[in-house]
Amino acid sequence: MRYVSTRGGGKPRSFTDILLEGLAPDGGLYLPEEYPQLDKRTLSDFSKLLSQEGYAALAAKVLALYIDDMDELTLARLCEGAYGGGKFSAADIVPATQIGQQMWLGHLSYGPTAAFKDMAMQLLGELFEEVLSQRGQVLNILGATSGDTGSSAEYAMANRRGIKVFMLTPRGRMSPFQQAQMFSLTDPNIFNIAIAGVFDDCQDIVKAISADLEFKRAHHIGAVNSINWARLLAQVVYYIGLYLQVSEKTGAEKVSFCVPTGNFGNVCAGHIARQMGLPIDRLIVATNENNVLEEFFTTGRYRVRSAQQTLATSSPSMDISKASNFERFIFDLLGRDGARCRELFANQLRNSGYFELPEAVFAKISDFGFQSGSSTHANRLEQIRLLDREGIEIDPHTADGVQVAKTQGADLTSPIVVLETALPVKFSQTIREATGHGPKVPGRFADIEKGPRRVVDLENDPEVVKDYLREFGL
Ligand SMILES: Cc1ncc(COP(=O)(O)O)c(C=O)c1O
Ligand SMILES: N[C@@H](CCOP(=O)(O)O)C(=O)O
Repeated sequence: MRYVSTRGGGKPRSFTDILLEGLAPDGGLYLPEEYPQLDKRTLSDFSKLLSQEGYAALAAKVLALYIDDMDELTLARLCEGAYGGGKFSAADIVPATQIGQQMWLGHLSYGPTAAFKDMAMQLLGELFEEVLSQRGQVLNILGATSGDTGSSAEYAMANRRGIKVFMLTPRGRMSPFQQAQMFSLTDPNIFNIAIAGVFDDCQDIVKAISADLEFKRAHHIGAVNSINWARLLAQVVYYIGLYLQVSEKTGAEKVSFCVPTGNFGNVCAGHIARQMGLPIDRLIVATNENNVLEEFFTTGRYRVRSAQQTLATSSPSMDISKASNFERFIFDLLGRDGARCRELFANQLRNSGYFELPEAVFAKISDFGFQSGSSTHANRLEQIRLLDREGIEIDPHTADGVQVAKTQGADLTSPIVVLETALPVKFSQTIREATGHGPKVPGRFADIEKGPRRVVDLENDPEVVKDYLREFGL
């Protein structure tokens, strides 16, 4: 399988060549030349594999559809390293539980940092170490986080050979737990950087530095954000795993997913699974008050917002107004026309801050199964409270998904799986506000907020971050 840029530049490249990079040299994002197709027989084989050999075995098989420059035994070993060994607190890794007549929770947050990001990041840690040691290379990972990607990447990469992590965080915007989870790490290869700005500013710095190809090569800069194709590939696996579980338990041929959305990474993996032929009915994009994507899916107008217009909400990890992976979907929507995609993202969006799709193109969105809604703070509190009364704890991001599944899913006949994207322990203040009591605290997190803090403040300026990388990078 070869990979192409959404902006049409460069030659198709292999998986291990794009693994360490993130953005393509032309500023686009990588996607496979084509999506391998899942027929009924393959799904039935996958179902047997999942029940007999477990999630790691399923992951290795799905990865093998996309990776032809690593052998299947190696992929199996890396997937076992990522999902085996008790790293996840649920034996079946992504269990599905029923929370309503038609509604299910897909539990994605049983990994080391209690957020769905672990599903991909644990695998990335294994893949990076393997490819770096084969090639005798080192990597300075430069990432941006709104709260969960950062800790997940740092837990996955801490103490790995030949890797340093430089993680940009929006100063003061993350929950106290999220800050403590990252800033209390003392591993010498981890560097936390607080930027005066929002997540989009941090992500812009990452993209600006990645666009300086000379600097990127000279300083071995790599990416762990979902601009990195491998993040999405790892996430495709759990759509398949959850589909198999829920269709088997309900007898439904098609299943819908409702996905709390910020950077469009999680739901983009759902889009890819659907393009592979996984029988997904609807993909419901659930946003918070920062509802740029809801606006797009209801009007065809994509209008990014400034840092000042990006609200601080009670689902802080989704306080994002420029969703990186959205470009991947638009590329597919435009029939994979890289030149048009470049025109929209590199010119029109950059120059005017928005683009609007012609009606004929917008009309095609329903072929892709997308619909969208948003939640307010009050909605999220209500959903947390309602489920708490039944003994089910959810975090504010998952609550956004539950709210939107209720409003958008009312007319659907397929079961809806709401993706649980974090555990409530990360957002105790909101849980307390909703229920009057704090969330369950897994033992490993008991004293996390009492630890030391290791973080430096840097200006919101790519040049300042480059200087920091020159000084501390490998
Ligand atoms: C807890 C949580 N929920 C939802 C999201 C949204 O996911 P995505 O950015 O993949 O859309 C994020 C991060 O963005 C997150 O950390
Ligand atoms: N919510 C994320 C934002 C980063 O997005 P990603 O898609 O690159 O992981 C976070 O928690 O940091």
